[in-house]
Amino acid sequence: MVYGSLRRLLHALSLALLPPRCLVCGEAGSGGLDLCAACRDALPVPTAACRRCALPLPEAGVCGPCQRRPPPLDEVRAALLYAAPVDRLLPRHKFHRDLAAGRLLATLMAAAFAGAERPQALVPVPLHRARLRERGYDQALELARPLARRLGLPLLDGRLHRVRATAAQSALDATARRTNLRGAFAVRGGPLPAHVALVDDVMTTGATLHAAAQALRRAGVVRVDAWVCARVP
Ligand SMILES: O=P(O)(O)OC[C@H]1O[C@H](OP(=O)(O)OP(=O)(O)O)[C@H](O)[C@@H]1O
Repeated sequence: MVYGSLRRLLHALSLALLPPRCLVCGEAGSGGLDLCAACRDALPVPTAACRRCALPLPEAGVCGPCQRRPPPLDEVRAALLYAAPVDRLLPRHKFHRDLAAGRLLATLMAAAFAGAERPQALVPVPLHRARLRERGYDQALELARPLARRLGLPLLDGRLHRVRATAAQSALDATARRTNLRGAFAVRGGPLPAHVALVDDVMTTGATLHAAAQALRRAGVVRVDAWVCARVP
């Protein structure tokens, strides 16, 4: 309670000292966000999408490929599509440690997922410890932490591990992405809740999330969803 009041006070102070500024166009921010109303309205928000892979569809449902070959994810939600300006904000957060961009993206994720069926816990997709050392922070965890706090969900950090140092997916084609991630994750520790949602920054082919979901299922998780900041259409 004291901690909550202190956090609110610090937040009010930081707003007074550093008024929000749009990270996209530099105009004054709106609604306490580092985003102006015009840029918020222009965000690439998915309308209808496949329930199992979040690929945009003309109307909500399950896409052909997911019907033919059901993925290991029960439901995938994407807050945004990976298009301008999200394709600049996410790399700023991931590669340049832009904390304001991370905060903004986590806030947009919380708003987008507030109405989703609630999992019992959020599980961030982990980096391998070598990549974590190199980068200095874990971008999925940096999104998942404020998201869990805003939605009042437990965060299971440190239970899912990347046991192989995989090459960056961004440098590979779709087939190589699947091979790259095969067996890359393992779960450590005791029982996990029956229903969790993985959290990652981007979903492109889904190979990363699928490998992580398979590891969670092997560990006894019954339902695995994924909540990503952006889906590459
Ligand atoms: O859906 P997919 O095709 O698997 O691609 C998405 C993954 O690729 C990116 O990470 P990447 O492995 O490039 O980099 P990182 O390990 O440095 O975070 C991204 O952060 C996702 O985790």
